[in-house]
Amino acid sequence: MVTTHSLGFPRIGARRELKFAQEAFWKSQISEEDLQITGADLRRRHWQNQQHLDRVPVGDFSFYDQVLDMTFTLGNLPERVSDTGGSELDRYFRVARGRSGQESACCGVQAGEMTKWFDTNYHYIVPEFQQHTCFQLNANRLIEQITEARAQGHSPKPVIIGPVTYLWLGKAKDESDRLLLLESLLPVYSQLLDLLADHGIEWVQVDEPALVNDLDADWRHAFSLAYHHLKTSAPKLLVTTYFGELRENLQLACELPVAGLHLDAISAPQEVARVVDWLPAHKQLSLGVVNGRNIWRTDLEKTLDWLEPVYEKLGDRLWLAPSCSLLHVPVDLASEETLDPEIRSWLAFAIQKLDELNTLSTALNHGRTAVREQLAESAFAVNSRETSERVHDASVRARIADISPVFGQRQSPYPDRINTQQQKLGLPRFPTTTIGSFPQTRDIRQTRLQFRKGELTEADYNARIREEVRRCITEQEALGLDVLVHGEAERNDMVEYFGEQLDGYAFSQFGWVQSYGSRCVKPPILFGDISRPKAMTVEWIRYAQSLTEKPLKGMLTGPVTILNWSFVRDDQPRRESCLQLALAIGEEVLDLEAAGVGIIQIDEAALREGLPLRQSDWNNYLGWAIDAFRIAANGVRDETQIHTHMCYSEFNDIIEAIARMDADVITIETSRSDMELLDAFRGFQYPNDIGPGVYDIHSPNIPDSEQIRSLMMKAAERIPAERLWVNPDCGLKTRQWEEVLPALRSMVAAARQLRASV
Ligand SMILES: Nc1nc2c(c(=O)[nH]1)N[C@@H](CNc1ccc(C(=O)N[C@@H](CCC(=O)N[C@@H](CCC(=O)N[C@@H](CCC(=O)O)C(=O)O)C(=O)O)C(=O)O)cc1)CN2
Ligand code: MET
Ligand SMILES: [Zn+2]
Repeated sequence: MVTTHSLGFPRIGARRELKFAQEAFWKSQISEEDLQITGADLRRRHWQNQQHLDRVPVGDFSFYDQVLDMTFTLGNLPERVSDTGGSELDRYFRVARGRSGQESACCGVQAGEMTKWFDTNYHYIVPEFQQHTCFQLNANRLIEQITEARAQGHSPKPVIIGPVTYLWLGKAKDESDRLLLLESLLPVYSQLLDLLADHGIEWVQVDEPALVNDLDADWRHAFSLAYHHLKTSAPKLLVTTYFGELRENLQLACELPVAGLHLDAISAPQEVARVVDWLPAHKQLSLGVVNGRNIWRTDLEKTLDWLEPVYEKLGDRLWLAPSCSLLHVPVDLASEETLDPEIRSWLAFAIQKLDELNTLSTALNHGRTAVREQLAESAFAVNSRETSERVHDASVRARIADISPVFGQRQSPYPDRINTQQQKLGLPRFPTTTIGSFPQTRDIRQTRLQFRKGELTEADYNARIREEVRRCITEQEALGLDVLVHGEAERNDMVEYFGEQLDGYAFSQFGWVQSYGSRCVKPPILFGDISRPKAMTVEWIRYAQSLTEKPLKGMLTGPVTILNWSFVRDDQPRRESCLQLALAIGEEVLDLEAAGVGIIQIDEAALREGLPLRQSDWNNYLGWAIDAFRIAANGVRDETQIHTHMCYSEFNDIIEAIARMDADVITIETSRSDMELLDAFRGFQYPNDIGPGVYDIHSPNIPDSEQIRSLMMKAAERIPAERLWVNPDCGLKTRQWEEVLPALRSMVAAARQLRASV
C-alpha cells in the first residue's frame, strides 16, 4: 500500500479567519486567548480536511511564519526582543512586525528582515545569527499541537525546517560564517527529535529545500555532517526537498542517512527515475505528484501512466504527496460561485488536490477501476481545457510574431533623454516621491465590497474612489512632495486589478493565498492568450493629474510581475505568456503618454523573485523577462520619464540585467539593509537615477528625519547625489494615514536638509 501525506496546509483559513483574528489581536480588539482559540479551530478544521491522508502535518500552522516559529523552537530570538516584556506571543509578533517607540513607554524594536521564500510570493522572517549565537530548545508549540492532533484522532507527522536549510535561510549580522553554527545547532535538533520520540512520534518531516539550490562544497558537506549527527535519533526522518531539481545534489540527497526522501516530481519529473534507482533499498520515497504551486487539475491518468511502474518497483516504500506545502494555493474550490463553470472545471485548490492524491493512491492500491469515475472526470477536464476555444486567440499570436527588437528600444540613450526630461519637469535635487499606493482604508475596501455585492452603483463607486484620489492629492500637496501619485485606491491589488481587466484571465472570489503575516493575495488565473480590450488606468490618472499642477506619475504593473504573481498556464512556456502581457501593458503605456502623463512607473516588484533558483538558468529567464519589460516600457518619447520599482531585491548579481531595462528611474527596497544593497549599484556604476527606499513601510515604526537623512548620506557615498531620489521602500497601502503622514513629513524634511547641505 502507498502512504499518503501532505507537506503542509494553508493556514490562513478558507475565509481568512486567521487574518482577521491576527489583525484584531494587534489592535487589541481580541485577547491572546481568543487568538489561540481561532488558531486551534483552524488546525482542527484543516486536519479534518486532511483526514483521508495516512499522516497529517503538524507544526505547519503558524501565527505569522513557519521560519519564525522555528526560530522560536530553536531559542534563537534576536537579543533586542529578549527583555521587551509581555508574553511569548508578544515577543513573537515583535520580531515579526517590530514595535514603534510610540507604542511603548520604553523604546521601539526593529522588525526582523523579511524576504522571499525561494521563488514564491510567500515571505519569511530571516533568522539572525551572530558568531556566538546559542540555541536552546523550546518545543512547547510542537508538542502541544501533536497532543491536539492525536486527541482529534489523527496520526501526526511533525514538520520542522531542517538544520541546514535553517542556517541557509538566515543571515549573520556580524559577518561571521553562519555555517560554523551547525555544530552548536545540531545538539538542539537531536534534543528535539528525542523529545518527539518520547512523544511516540514515528516520522518527522524535515524540510530541506536548500537542496534544490546551488550549494558549494561547504554547504554540501554540512548536509552529510548534519544527518550523520542526527541519524542516531529515534524518529524516522523524511527529508523533503521541493521547488526544483536536485541536479548535482541528487546523490547527496539520496545518500543522507535518513529513512526517507521527498522529491518534487512536478518540478523535477526527469529525476524521478534516477532517484528510484539511487535510493538505498531501506528508504522510503515520497513523490510530490500533485502541483502545490498552481491551481490546475492534475491529469490523473497521465500521472498514473508513469507512477504505476514506480509503484511496481517500490511497493510499500512509495509515499505520495503534493509537490510542496499547499501554503501556496487557495483552500477550497467549492466556495467559488461566480467562476465561469467551464474554467472552474479545470481547477483544483488545496482540498481538491488532496482528493486527487486520494484518487491516485486508491488507483495504485486497488487498480484504476476502483476510481473509474474520478479518472474519467479528470480526463474530461483536461481534454476540455486542451481543446477550449477560449484559450487560443489567433490575433494575439499574430502580434507576438510581429515583435521586433525596435519595440524595446528608447529613442535616445539615457544621458540625452534625462536632460529633456529634466527641462520639462523642473524637479529639485533629491526629488521626493512615493511608490504609488496610499492607505487602503477599511472604508475603501468596504466600498469595494458593497460595489461587488451590487449595493452600490458603478457611478457611486467611482464617485467615492474619486473622492479618495482627491484626498490623496491634497495630502501630497500639503506634504510638499515633488512627484505625486493618484494613490491606487481603485485597485484591490496591483496584479489582480490588471488581471480583472485583461482578456485571458479569470479570477476567484475566495482564492486567497498568504503572502506574509496577515497579508494575502488573490492571484488571478491566467488561462488563455492575453489581450487588452480597452484602456485600464487612463481615466483615473487623467483625473488625478487634473487636480494638481505638480507632475503626476502614472502607475502600472509590469508584465513580469503580473506573470509571477498570477497562477499561470502550464500549457505554454512562461516566456510566451509574459510577452503577451508585455504587449498589453505596452498599449497602456502609450495610452497614458497620449493622455499627457509625463512620468509612468511600471512596477516590476517580482522580477527578482521569478529568478530561477539555479544560477545556470538565470540568463534564459533574464533574457525574456527584461525583453518583456522593454517591450512594455520603451515605446515612449524621450521626454516621457519611465520609472520602475522593485522590492526586497538583492541586486548584486543581476545588476546588469536591471540596467538593461533602461528605466530612467528605479526605486528599490534598501532601508532594512541599511543601504547595503546599493553596493551593487556602486560596483557596476548603474547609469540611471535611483530612489533607494528610506524607510521600511512593512513596519509600523515611524522614522524621524534624521534617520532618513543619515540613510541618504550613506546612499550618497555610493551614488552621485544628482541621481538620487527620496522615497519610501514600497507602497503605503498596508499602512494607516496616521502613520503615513508623519513618516512622509520626515521624508520631505530630510530631502530639504539634504538640498541645503550636500
Ligand atoms: N499580488 C501581490 N503580491 C505582493 C504584493 C502585492 O502588493 N501584491 N506586495 C508584496 C508584499 N505582499 C503583500 C500582499 C498583500 C498585501 C495586501 O494588502 N493584501 C490585502 C488584500 C488586498 C485585496 O485584494 N483587497 C481586496 C479585498 C479586501 C477585503 O478583504 N475585503 C473584505 C471587506 C473589507 C473589509 O472589511 O476590510 C471582504 O471581502 O470581506 C479589496 O481591496 O477589494 C490584505 O491581505 O488585506 C500587501 C502586501 C509582495 N507580494
Ligand atoms: N505601486 C505599488 C504600490 O505602491 C508597488 C508595490 S510593490 C509590492 O503599492
Ligand atoms: Zn514594492
